[in-house]
Amino acid sequence: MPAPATPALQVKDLGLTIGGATILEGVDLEVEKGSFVGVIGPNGAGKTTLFNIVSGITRPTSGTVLIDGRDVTDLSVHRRARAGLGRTFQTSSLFPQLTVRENVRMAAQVALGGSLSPWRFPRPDDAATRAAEEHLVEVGLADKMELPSGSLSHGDKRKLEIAVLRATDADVVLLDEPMAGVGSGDVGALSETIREMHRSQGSTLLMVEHHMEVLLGLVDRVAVMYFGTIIAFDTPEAVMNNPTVQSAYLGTGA
Ligand SMILES: Nc1ncnc2c1ncn2[C@@H]1O[C@H](COP(=O)(O)OP(=O)(O)OP(=O)(O)O)[C@@H](O)[C@H]1O
Repeated sequence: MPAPATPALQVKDLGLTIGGATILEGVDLEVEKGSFVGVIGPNGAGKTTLFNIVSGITRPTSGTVLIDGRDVTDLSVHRRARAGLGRTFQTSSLFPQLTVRENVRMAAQVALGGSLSPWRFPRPDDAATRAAEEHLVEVGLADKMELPSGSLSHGDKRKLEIAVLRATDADVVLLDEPMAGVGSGDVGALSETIREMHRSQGSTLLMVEHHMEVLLGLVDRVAVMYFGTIIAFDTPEAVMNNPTVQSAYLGTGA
């Protein structure tokens, strides 16, 4: 029998205590390579804290984080990025004065083995510029490449963040509320962009998103968090029909 494939991401018995308060406790999660996992739960359940621990912003009190089988629990944010982890934030992490193209070009330049230098004058035919332009076409920002990213609408900034993520070529991508603040007219296009990123890049995605309809339409599996623990991890349908989830999270059922 072939050995089971190494999961793209594993968290084992993760715990976080701050000032005597238990924020996370006994969190276990195994995410298969190439899968798309949604993380849901009421406000304050620990979703962002989990993402902060996986991406290295917050150190857990106990437990381990493995990316592609490698223990990264003690690695910095930067070294985890090198190990193949990418992430978006609830608030924008773009460089507002730089153009839309330049924001993506810098990420592409790093992914192609170069340094992170916004000052290097780009040639229009260099590989990073070409890659940036391709990603901007994919997310629907082809006609806005010359604009400063700070001048974009909220929905366009979120599309730009997806283009930046695509350019980093990360294996495991954490999306923290990509639809937050996005107008209803932009939600469909942005979720298509995310679906396409997953399909074409073969990356493993985890997404926290309060927009339940969007989340359930995109993901293969859903992890439900409640008071710092994971109370269910299953297909969207099974999770929605799970009586524990219904009573704990949705406030209905058993
Ligand atoms: N640095 C901190 N110090 C103290 N408490 C914290 C800290 N970070 C998070 N918390 C608490 O931990 C709990 C989980 O917060 P977290 O932001 O992870 O929840 P969440 O599920 O992402 O919520 P939301 O859906 O509102 O974004 C909350 O009660 C929060 O107040």
